[in-house]
Amino acid sequence: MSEVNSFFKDLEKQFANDLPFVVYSRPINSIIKCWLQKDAALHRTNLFEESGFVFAPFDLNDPAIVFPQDKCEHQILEVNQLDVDPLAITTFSTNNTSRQAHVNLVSEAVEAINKGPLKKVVLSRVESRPADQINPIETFKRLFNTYKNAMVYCWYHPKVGLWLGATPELLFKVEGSQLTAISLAGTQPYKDNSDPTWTSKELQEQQIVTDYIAEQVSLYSAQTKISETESIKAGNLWHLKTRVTSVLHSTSKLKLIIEALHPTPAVCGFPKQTAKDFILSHEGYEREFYTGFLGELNLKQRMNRNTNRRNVENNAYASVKTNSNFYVNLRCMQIKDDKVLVYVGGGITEDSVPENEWEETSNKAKTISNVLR
Ligand SMILES: C=C(O[C@@H]1C=C(C(=O)O)C=C[C@H]1O)C(=O)O
Repeated sequence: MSEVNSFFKDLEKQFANDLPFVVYSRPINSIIKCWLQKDAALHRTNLFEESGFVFAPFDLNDPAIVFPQDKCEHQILEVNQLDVDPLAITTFSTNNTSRQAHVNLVSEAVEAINKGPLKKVVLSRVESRPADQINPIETFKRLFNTYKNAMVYCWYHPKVGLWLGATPELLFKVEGSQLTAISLAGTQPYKDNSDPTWTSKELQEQQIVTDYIAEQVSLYSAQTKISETESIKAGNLWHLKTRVTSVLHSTSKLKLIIEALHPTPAVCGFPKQTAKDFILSHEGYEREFYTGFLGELNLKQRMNRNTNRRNVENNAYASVKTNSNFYVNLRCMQIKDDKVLVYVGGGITEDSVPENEWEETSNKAKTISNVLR
């Protein structure tokens, strides 16, 4: 059996046995990894100190789930493109009730922003579609083939649920003492090869995110650098992106950095607690893991200081680097009972036009639902 076939056979077997797994590929990367947990136990993390793969909700008052490294079998596959079955053509109709509800929700938010102190709030909704005949592992393969600069994944735990996504947004990564965070906001549809022109509303919305990240990061690190802002393409959309890099103080705990950065104004708003309260009291549904984060937690990387093999005693000085990388769970869906739930949102500021915000969420829904057709 080919390497590709046996990788996916093991994954299918894990799913058929109703055991937890995650399969994923990080952006601009031809490596697919999977973690197969050996039993169905549910491991929660609160301190983010274990090594494993973490899947955390939007609201960290709810538990984050971890697949501990020592309780999993790992596999790695290097491949550029995967064979998939052709898609059946189906069309999804727009639901006018949800359109009106979203428009009303955005109008309420604009009103609240005008009164202050709320400056930005990210409002979302969930689209529900019939899920018959969806094979999640085949859907993962399509995501992998389609979204090369996203973190694509399929995550399953029998006691939690089944989630898939293709997120363009790194929350942050830590490589030894190096911290990198990304500010991603502003959305425009991608139109035949032309570059986007950003309005002051979009630039301001993204600046709020960058300022917040830089300020939070500087509490735990030094030498913070902020890159130029660039336009990046994510599926059928453009976003504004800025990179914030920094050197962590040796005493900075990962949990504190997580609490400082998550949820960022890119998916929650600003000021953070006011925006979060508005979301929890107005959105009218549970985000669960949408706009939470997922990724590799405290993986140890052995660094040999001297690569000269003859110099054996130098290997005693080999150091171990601890790496984590977390992606914001966006452009994602949950398969629940006989339904696919697609989660989409957008940032609201004082200049937001409710109808346009509906369009933006509809465009975002296409990114993920394209692979279901
Ligand atoms: C909230 C979402 O996306 C976020 C909101 C954006 C915006 O408001 O323009 C852009 C990228 C993401 O940070 C989503 O895709 O559901």
